[in-house]
Amino acid sequence: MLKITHLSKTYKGGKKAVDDLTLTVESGEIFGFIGHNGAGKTTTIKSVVGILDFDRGSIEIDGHSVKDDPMACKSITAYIPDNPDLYDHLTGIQYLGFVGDVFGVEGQLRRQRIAQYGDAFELTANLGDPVSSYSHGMKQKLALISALLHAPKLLVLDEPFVGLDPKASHTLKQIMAELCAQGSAIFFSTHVLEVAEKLCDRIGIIKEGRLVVSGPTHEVIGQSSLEDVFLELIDHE
Ligand SMILES: Nc1ncnc2c1ncn2[C@@H]1O[C@H](COP(=O)(O)OP(=O)(O)OP(=O)(O)O)[C@@H](O)[C@H]1O
Repeated sequence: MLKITHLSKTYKGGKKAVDDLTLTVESGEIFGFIGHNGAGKTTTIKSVVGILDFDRGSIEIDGHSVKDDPMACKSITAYIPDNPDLYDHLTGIQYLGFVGDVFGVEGQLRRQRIAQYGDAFELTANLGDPVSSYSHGMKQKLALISALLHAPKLLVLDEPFVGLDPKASHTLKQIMAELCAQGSAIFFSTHVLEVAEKLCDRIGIIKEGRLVVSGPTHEVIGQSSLEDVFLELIDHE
């Protein structure tokens, strides 16, 4: 579903943020992308979702090139940044209506999904309120509901668990598993290694722009824990 091949990105000023990175995420898989601050996770994610141009390599989503066929990629992808910027002047339901229109989600299905995910994230009662009145966590929940509205084939999340309360985190984990069981793929970054260890089918560890480890979670961890593997790699490699 997601194929990143030899991706490299150098920012103006000369910082090489991603260096020859290759990875794939298959349908039905949850891929956890781990790395210390400044390792290159967000740069990779922004390249995948088409909001950051890259210098070398290729990215394909469901066989479509992100550079050559961006609309085909975007129509089947949902992306939530680490700090979602929503339209404050809209109400929650107006925002979801707007996103539903952009992705062409028809009325009945739209209502059903808004009810399903609104209830799951306990936001239904607040959907009539302006987004400007939402707390940080409520905005995150609204962003998540909007991302799920068109049942994306690829869900890309940057630090999705930061700011969510324990119940919402649990709900999100359940929904991620359900989405994958239905054949979608999920690519997400996190610093919460316990979550990654339990939730992910595959793990990739990025250090200074290079993917230093990638594979099935049980192979990456072995007899150890993800925290031990991560600290070992970050300190010694
Ligand atoms: N717009 C930019 N211009 C110049 N350098 C940048 C820019 N954005 C990021 N960088 C640099 O690129 C490197 C990778 O940054 P990136 O945001 O991808 O890291 P990250 O792994 O997502 O970090 P974090 O966990 O802190 O969010 C860092 O050294 C950062 O300073």
